[in-house]
Amino acid sequence: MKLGVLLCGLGRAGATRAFSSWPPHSPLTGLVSASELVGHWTAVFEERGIPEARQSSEYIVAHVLGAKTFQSLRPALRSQPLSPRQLGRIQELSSQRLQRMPVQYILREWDFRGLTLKMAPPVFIPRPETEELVTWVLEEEARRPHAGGVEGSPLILEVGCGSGAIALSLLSQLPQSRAVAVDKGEAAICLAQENAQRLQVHRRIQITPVDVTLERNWAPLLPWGPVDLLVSNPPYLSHQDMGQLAPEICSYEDLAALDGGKEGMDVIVHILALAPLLLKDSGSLFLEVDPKHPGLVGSWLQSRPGLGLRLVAVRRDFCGRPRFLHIRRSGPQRGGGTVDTSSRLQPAPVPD
Ligand SMILES: C[S@@+](CC[C@H](N)C(=O)[O-])C[C@H]1O[C@@H](n2cnc3c(N)ncnc32)[C@H](O)[C@@H]1O
Repeated sequence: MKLGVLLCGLGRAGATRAFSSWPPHSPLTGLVSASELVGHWTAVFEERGIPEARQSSEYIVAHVLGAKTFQSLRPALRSQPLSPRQLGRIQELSSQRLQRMPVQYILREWDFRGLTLKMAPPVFIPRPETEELVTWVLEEEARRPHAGGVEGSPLILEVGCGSGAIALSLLSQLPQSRAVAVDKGEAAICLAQENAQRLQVHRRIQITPVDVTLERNWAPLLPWGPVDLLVSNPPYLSHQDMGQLAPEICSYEDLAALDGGKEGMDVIVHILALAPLLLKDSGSLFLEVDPKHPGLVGSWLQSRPGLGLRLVAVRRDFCGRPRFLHIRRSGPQRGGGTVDTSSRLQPAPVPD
Protein backbone atom coordinates (compact mmCIF):
# COMPACT_ATOMS: atom_id res chain seq x y z
CA MET A 1 0.00 0.00 0.00
CA LYS A 2 1.46 3.32 -0.94
CA LEU A 3 0.26 6.86 -0.82
CA GLY A 4 2.86 8.87 -2.67
CA VAL A 5 2.85 12.59 -2.04
CA LEU A 6 1.55 12.39 1.51
CA LEU A 7 4.23 10.05 2.59
CA CYS A 8 7.18 10.66 0.29
CA GLY A 9 9.68 13.07 1.76
CA LEU A 10 8.33 16.15 3.44
CA GLY A 11 4.77 16.33 2.18
CA ARG A 12 5.07 20.09 1.78
CA ALA A 13 2.12 22.41 2.09
CA GLY A 14 2.21 23.29 -1.62
CA ALA A 15 -1.05 24.11 -3.32
CA THR A 16 -3.38 22.80 -0.62
CA ARG A 17 -6.08 25.02 0.84
CA ALA A 18 -6.88 25.66 4.46
CA PHE A 19 -8.98 23.11 6.36
CA SER A 20 -12.36 22.40 4.85
CA SER A 21 -15.62 22.44 6.74
CA TRP A 22 -18.48 19.97 6.66
CA PRO A 23 -20.91 19.51 4.85
CA PRO A 24 -18.93 19.80 1.63
CA HIS A 25 -21.43 18.96 -1.09
CA SER A 26 -24.97 17.97 -1.96
CA PRO A 27 -25.83 14.56 -0.41
CA LEU A 28 -26.04 11.44 -2.53
CA THR A 29 -29.52 10.08 -3.02
CA GLY A 30 -30.85 6.65 -3.97
CA LEU A 31 -28.85 3.44 -4.25
CA VAL A 32 -25.14 4.07 -4.56
CA SER A 33 -22.37 1.63 -5.45
CA ALA A 34 -18.80 1.63 -4.21
CA SER A 35 -17.54 2.84 -7.60
CA GLU A 36 -20.00 5.72 -7.63
CA LEU A 37 -19.02 6.66 -4.12
CA VAL A 38 -15.32 6.70 -4.99
CA GLY A 39 -16.16 9.04 -7.89
CA HIS A 40 -18.27 11.23 -5.65
CA TRP A 41 -15.68 11.58 -2.86
CA THR A 42 -12.85 12.03 -5.34
CA ALA A 43 -14.72 15.02 -6.78
CA VAL A 44 -15.40 16.43 -3.30
CA PHE A 45 -11.77 16.02 -2.23
CA GLU A 46 -10.52 17.62 -5.45
CA GLU A 47 -12.90 20.51 -5.02
CA ARG A 48 -11.62 21.03 -1.45
CA GLY A 49 -7.95 20.79 -2.43
CA ILE A 50 -7.32 17.52 -0.59
CA PRO A 51 -4.12 15.89 -1.87
CA GLU A 52 -4.35 12.47 -3.52
CA ALA A 53 -8.11 12.73 -3.83
CA ARG A 54 -8.73 9.49 -5.71
CA GLN A 55 -6.37 7.33 -3.65
CA SER A 56 -7.88 8.73 -0.45
CA SER A 57 -11.45 7.93 -1.48
CA GLU A 58 -10.47 4.49 -2.80
CA TYR A 59 -8.72 3.56 0.44
CA ILE A 60 -11.65 4.73 2.56
CA VAL A 61 -14.31 2.93 0.51
CA ALA A 62 -12.23 -0.25 0.28
CA HIS A 63 -11.59 -0.18 4.03
CA VAL A 64 -15.29 0.07 4.86
CA LEU A 65 -15.94 -2.85 2.52
CA GLY A 66 -13.30 -4.93 4.29
CA ALA A 67 -10.57 -4.75 1.63
CA LYS A 68 -7.12 -3.18 1.62
CA THR A 69 -7.31 -1.67 -1.84
CA PHE A 70 -10.17 -0.73 -4.11
CA GLN A 71 -8.54 -2.71 -6.92
CA SER A 72 -8.68 -5.88 -4.84
CA LEU A 73 -12.49 -5.66 -4.47
CA ARG A 74 -14.43 -8.13 -6.61
CA PRO A 75 -16.13 -6.34 -9.55
CA ALA A 76 -19.55 -7.39 -8.21
CA LEU A 77 -18.81 -5.71 -4.85
CA ARG A 78 -17.79 -2.51 -6.58
CA SER A 79 -21.08 -2.19 -8.41
CA GLN A 80 -23.66 -3.39 -5.86
CA PRO A 81 -25.50 -0.84 -3.69
CA LEU A 82 -23.98 -0.07 -0.29
CA SER A 83 -25.97 -0.37 2.93
CA PRO A 84 -26.98 2.79 4.84
CA ARG A 85 -24.48 1.75 7.54
CA GLN A 86 -21.64 1.52 5.02
CA LEU A 87 -22.63 4.86 3.50
CA GLY A 88 -22.63 6.48 6.92
CA ARG A 89 -19.24 5.05 7.81
CA ILE A 90 -17.72 6.21 4.53
CA GLN A 91 -19.12 9.67 5.10
CA GLU A 92 -17.69 9.72 8.62
CA LEU A 93 -14.20 8.68 7.47
CA SER A 94 -14.29 11.01 4.46
CA SER A 95 -15.11 13.94 6.70
CA GLN A 96 -11.94 13.16 8.66
CA ARG A 97 -10.00 13.31 5.41
CA LEU A 98 -11.58 16.70 4.72
CA GLN A 99 -10.03 17.78 8.02
CA ARG A 100 -6.68 16.75 6.48
CA MET A 101 -6.23 13.69 8.68
CA PRO A 102 -3.79 11.30 6.96
CA VAL A 103 -5.43 8.20 5.49
CA GLN A 104 -3.20 6.00 7.66
CA TYR A 105 -4.71 7.46 10.83
CA ILE A 106 -8.24 7.30 9.40
CA LEU A 107 -7.86 3.59 8.58
CA ARG A 108 -5.98 3.02 11.86
CA GLU A 109 -3.57 0.66 10.12
CA TRP A 110 -0.97 0.67 7.35
CA ASP A 111 1.27 -1.83 5.63
CA PHE A 112 5.03 -1.65 5.90
CA ARG A 113 7.02 -4.24 3.95
CA GLY A 114 4.06 -6.60 4.04
CA LEU A 115 3.38 -6.20 7.77
CA THR A 116 0.12 -4.58 8.80
CA LEU A 117 0.87 -2.14 11.60
CA LYS A 118 -1.60 -0.36 13.81
CA MET A 119 -1.41 3.42 13.37
CA ALA A 120 -2.50 6.03 15.90
CA PRO A 121 -1.90 9.77 16.05
CA PRO A 122 0.49 11.31 16.88
CA VAL A 123 2.92 8.43 16.34
CA PHE A 124 4.93 8.93 13.15
CA ILE A 125 3.51 7.16 10.07
CA PRO A 126 6.19 4.97 8.44
CA ARG A 127 7.22 6.32 5.02
CA PRO A 128 7.88 4.19 1.95
CA GLU A 129 11.53 5.31 1.80
CA THR A 130 12.10 3.60 5.13
CA GLU A 131 11.13 0.30 3.54
CA GLU A 132 14.21 0.78 1.35
CA LEU A 133 16.38 1.31 4.41
CA VAL A 134 15.16 -1.99 5.86
CA THR A 135 15.77 -3.75 2.53
CA TRP A 136 19.35 -2.45 2.54
CA VAL A 137 19.96 -3.60 6.13
CA LEU A 138 18.70 -7.08 5.21
CA GLU A 139 20.89 -7.21 2.09
CA GLU A 140 23.97 -6.28 4.10
CA GLU A 141 23.03 -8.71 6.86
CA ALA A 142 22.73 -11.53 4.32
CA ARG A 143 26.34 -10.81 3.25
CA ARG A 144 27.73 -11.17 6.76
CA PRO A 145 29.61 -14.41 7.45
CA HIS A 146 27.34 -16.93 9.27
CA ALA A 147 24.37 -14.62 8.68
CA GLY A 148 21.13 -15.97 10.05
CA GLY A 149 22.62 -19.12 11.51
CA VAL A 150 23.33 -18.11 15.09
CA GLU A 151 20.66 -18.16 17.78
CA GLY A 152 19.94 -14.60 18.96
CA SER A 153 21.84 -13.05 16.05
CA PRO A 154 21.95 -10.42 14.79
CA LEU A 155 21.35 -8.27 17.83
CA ILE A 156 19.54 -5.12 16.78
CA LEU A 157 19.01 -1.74 18.40
CA GLU A 158 16.57 0.72 16.88
CA VAL A 159 16.68 4.32 18.10
CA GLY A 160 13.39 6.18 17.62
CA CYS A 161 11.17 3.19 16.87
CA GLY A 162 7.85 5.04 16.46
CA SER A 163 5.22 2.42 15.57
CA GLY A 164 7.98 -0.22 15.45
CA ALA A 165 8.09 -0.46 11.65
CA ILE A 166 11.85 -0.94 11.27
CA ALA A 167 12.58 -3.21 14.23
CA LEU A 168 9.49 -5.37 13.69
CA SER A 169 10.23 -5.81 9.97
CA LEU A 170 13.78 -6.84 10.75
CA LEU A 171 12.63 -9.30 13.40
CA SER A 172 10.06 -10.79 11.04
CA GLN A 173 12.71 -11.32 8.35
CA LEU A 174 15.49 -12.48 10.67
CA PRO A 175 13.91 -15.25 12.73
CA GLN A 176 16.98 -15.78 14.97
CA SER A 177 17.39 -12.10 15.79
CA ARG A 178 16.56 -10.15 18.93
CA ALA A 179 16.02 -6.43 19.23
CA VAL A 180 15.92 -3.52 21.59
CA ALA A 181 13.82 -0.57 20.45
CA VAL A 182 13.80 2.80 22.17
CA ASP A 183 11.82 5.97 21.69
CA LYS A 184 11.31 9.06 23.79
CA GLY A 185 7.57 9.24 23.01
CA GLU A 186 5.20 7.42 25.35
CA ALA A 187 2.58 6.96 22.62
CA ALA A 188 5.24 5.47 20.32
CA ILE A 189 6.36 2.99 22.98
CA CYS A 190 2.76 1.82 23.59
CA LEU A 191 2.03 1.48 19.88
CA ALA A 192 5.28 -0.38 19.13
CA GLN A 193 4.53 -2.78 21.99
CA GLU A 194 1.03 -3.37 20.66
CA ASN A 195 2.35 -3.97 17.14
CA ALA A 196 5.00 -6.38 18.46
CA GLN A 197 2.28 -8.32 20.24
CA ARG A 198 0.01 -8.39 17.18
CA LEU A 199 2.87 -9.67 15.04
CA GLN A 200 3.83 -12.24 17.66
CA VAL A 201 7.45 -11.12 17.91
CA HIS A 202 7.09 -9.60 21.38
CA ARG A 203 9.26 -12.27 23.01
CA ARG A 204 12.23 -11.21 20.86
CA ILE A 205 12.04 -7.45 21.44
CA GLN A 206 12.47 -5.15 24.39
CA ILE A 207 10.77 -1.80 23.86
CA THR A 208 11.83 0.90 26.31
CA PRO A 209 11.23 4.62 26.73
CA VAL A 210 14.57 6.41 26.32
CA ASP A 211 15.60 9.88 25.24
CA VAL A 212 18.79 9.22 23.33
CA THR A 213 20.05 12.76 23.94
CA LEU A 214 19.76 12.37 27.73
CA GLU A 215 20.47 8.71 28.48
CA ARG A 216 23.83 8.16 30.17
CA ASN A 217 23.69 4.56 31.33
CA TRP A 218 23.02 2.14 28.49
CA ALA A 219 24.16 -1.07 30.17
CA PRO A 220 20.73 -1.94 31.67
CA LEU A 221 19.06 -1.05 28.38
CA LEU A 222 21.08 -3.60 26.40
CA PRO A 223 20.35 -6.93 28.16
CA TRP A 224 22.33 -8.87 25.54
CA GLY A 225 25.26 -6.43 25.40
CA PRO A 226 26.51 -4.41 22.41
CA VAL A 227 24.62 -4.96 19.17
CA ASP A 228 25.46 -6.04 15.62
CA LEU A 229 23.08 -3.54 14.01
CA LEU A 230 22.11 -0.07 15.13
CA VAL A 231 19.33 1.31 12.94
CA SER A 232 17.57 4.65 13.06
CA ASN A 233 15.28 6.89 11.10
CA PRO A 234 15.78 9.83 13.46
CA PRO A 235 14.15 13.26 13.34
CA TYR A 236 16.25 14.96 10.65
CA LEU A 237 14.33 17.95 9.26
CA SER A 238 15.98 21.34 9.58
CA HIS A 239 14.10 24.25 11.12
CA GLN A 240 13.62 25.65 7.63
CA ASP A 241 12.00 22.42 6.39
CA MET A 242 9.80 22.24 9.48
CA GLY A 243 8.19 25.49 8.38
CA GLN A 244 6.97 23.92 5.14
CA LEU A 245 5.10 20.86 6.34
CA ALA A 246 1.72 19.90 4.89
CA PRO A 247 -1.32 20.17 7.22
CA GLU A 248 -1.54 16.35 7.30
CA ILE A 249 1.81 16.31 9.07
CA CYS A 250 1.87 19.40 11.24
CA SER A 251 -1.69 18.95 12.56
CA TYR A 252 -1.55 15.23 13.33
CA GLU A 253 1.98 13.82 13.67
CA ASP A 254 4.28 14.37 16.63
CA LEU A 255 6.63 17.13 15.48
CA ALA A 256 9.34 15.75 17.78
CA ALA A 257 9.51 12.83 15.35
CA LEU A 258 10.59 15.20 12.57
CA ASP A 259 12.42 18.16 14.11
CA GLY A 260 16.16 17.60 13.92
CA GLY A 261 17.14 21.11 15.03
CA LYS A 262 18.73 23.94 13.08
CA GLU A 263 20.52 21.75 10.52
CA GLY A 264 18.52 18.57 11.16
CA MET A 265 21.58 16.98 12.81
CA ASP A 266 20.75 17.26 16.53
CA VAL A 267 19.66 13.67 17.16
CA ILE A 268 21.94 12.25 14.44
CA VAL A 269 25.10 13.48 16.23
CA HIS A 270 23.95 11.92 19.49
CA ILE A 271 23.46 8.57 17.74
CA LEU A 272 26.87 8.85 16.07
CA ALA A 273 28.56 9.67 19.36
CA LEU A 274 26.86 6.72 21.07
CA ALA A 275 27.50 4.21 18.28
CA PRO A 276 31.02 3.15 19.41
CA LEU A 277 29.60 2.27 22.80
CA LEU A 278 26.48 0.50 21.56
CA LEU A 279 27.95 -1.49 18.65
CA LYS A 280 30.07 -4.63 18.65
CA ASP A 281 33.55 -4.23 17.13
CA SER A 282 32.33 -5.17 13.67
CA GLY A 283 28.89 -3.65 14.07
CA SER A 284 27.04 -1.45 11.58
CA LEU A 285 24.98 1.69 11.95
CA PHE A 286 22.30 2.37 9.32
CA LEU A 287 20.67 5.79 9.21
CA GLU A 288 17.95 7.44 7.16
CA VAL A 289 18.82 11.12 6.69
CA ASP A 290 18.12 14.22 4.63
CA PRO A 291 19.92 14.46 1.25
CA LYS A 292 22.19 17.19 2.64
CA HIS A 293 23.36 14.99 5.51
CA PRO A 294 25.67 12.40 3.88
CA GLY A 295 28.33 15.09 3.34
CA LEU A 296 27.81 16.60 6.78
CA VAL A 297 27.96 13.22 8.52
CA GLY A 298 31.08 12.23 6.52
CA SER A 299 32.91 15.41 7.59
CA TRP A 300 31.65 15.10 11.15
CA LEU A 301 33.09 11.59 11.42
CA GLN A 302 36.37 12.50 9.71
CA SER A 303 36.95 15.21 12.26
CA ARG A 304 36.47 12.67 15.08
CA PRO A 305 38.74 9.73 14.24
CA GLY A 306 38.69 8.70 17.91
CA LEU A 307 35.14 7.41 17.50
CA GLY A 308 36.40 4.63 15.23
CA LEU A 309 33.46 5.01 12.84
CA ARG A 310 33.68 5.03 9.05
CA LEU A 311 31.02 6.01 6.52
CA VAL A 312 31.26 3.01 4.18
CA ALA A 313 28.31 3.57 1.82
CA VAL A 314 25.55 5.99 0.88
CA ARG A 315 22.40 4.76 -0.88
CA ARG A 316 19.82 6.74 -2.84
CA ASP A 317 16.06 6.46 -2.36
CA PHE A 318 13.55 5.73 -5.14
CA CYS A 319 13.55 9.44 -6.02
CA GLY A 320 17.33 9.33 -6.55
CA ARG A 321 18.21 11.34 -3.43
CA PRO A 322 21.11 10.23 -1.21
CA ARG A 323 19.20 9.25 1.92
CA PHE A 324 20.67 6.19 3.59
CA LEU A 325 24.01 5.81 5.35
CA HIS A 326 25.95 2.71 6.31
CA ILE A 327 28.56 3.46 8.98
CA ARG A 328 30.84 0.77 10.34
CA ARG A 329 32.56 0.58 13.66
CA SER A 330 36.20 -0.09 12.92
CA GLY A 331 38.11 0.13 16.17
CA PRO A 332 37.89 -1.07 19.74
CA GLN A 333 36.02 1.55 21.73
CA ARG A 334 34.12 0.72 24.85
CA GLY A 335 32.77 2.81 27.68
CA GLY A 336 31.63 0.16 30.16
CA GLY A 337 27.97 0.97 29.73
CA THR A 338 28.21 4.60 30.69
CA VAL A 339 28.44 7.32 28.07
CA ASP A 340 30.91 10.08 28.72
CA THR A 341 28.94 12.80 26.99
CA SER A 342 31.30 15.56 28.11
CA SER A 343 33.99 14.47 25.65
CA ARG A 344 31.85 13.05 22.82
CA LEU A 345 28.66 15.02 22.75
CA GLN A 346 29.80 18.57 22.42
CA PRO A 347 27.21 20.83 20.77
CA ALA A 348 27.01 19.51 17.24
CA PRO A 349 29.79 21.15 15.23
CA VAL A 350 28.08 20.75 11.87
CA PRO A 351 30.56 21.37 9.04
CA ASP A 352 29.55 23.41 5.97
C1 LIG B 1 11.09 9.89 11.99
S1 LIG B 1 10.38 9.05 13.35
C2 LIG B 1 10.74 7.37 12.91
C3 LIG B 1 9.80 6.36 13.49
C4 LIG B 1 9.99 4.93 12.96
N1 LIG B 1 11.33 4.46 13.18
C5 LIG B 1 9.68 4.91 11.47
O1 LIG B 1 10.61 4.91 10.66
O2 LIG B 1 8.49 4.90 11.12
C6 LIG B 1 11.53 9.41 14.62
C7 LIG B 1 11.21 8.78 15.98
O3 LIG B 1 12.26 9.16 16.88
C8 LIG B 1 11.70 9.48 18.13
N2 LIG B 1 12.63 10.41 18.79
C9 LIG B 1 12.81 11.72 18.54
N3 LIG B 1 13.76 12.22 19.34
C10 LIG B 1 14.19 11.20 20.11
C11 LIG B 1 15.14 11.10 21.15
N4 LIG B 1 15.85 12.15 21.55
N5 LIG B 1 15.34 9.91 21.75
C12 LIG B 1 14.60 8.83 21.36
N6 LIG B 1 13.68 8.86 20.38
C13 LIG B 1 13.48 10.03 19.76
C14 LIG B 1 10.36 10.09 17.82
O4 LIG B 1 9.48 9.99 18.94
C15 LIG B 1 9.91 9.28 16.60
O5 LIG B 1 9.14 8.17 17.00
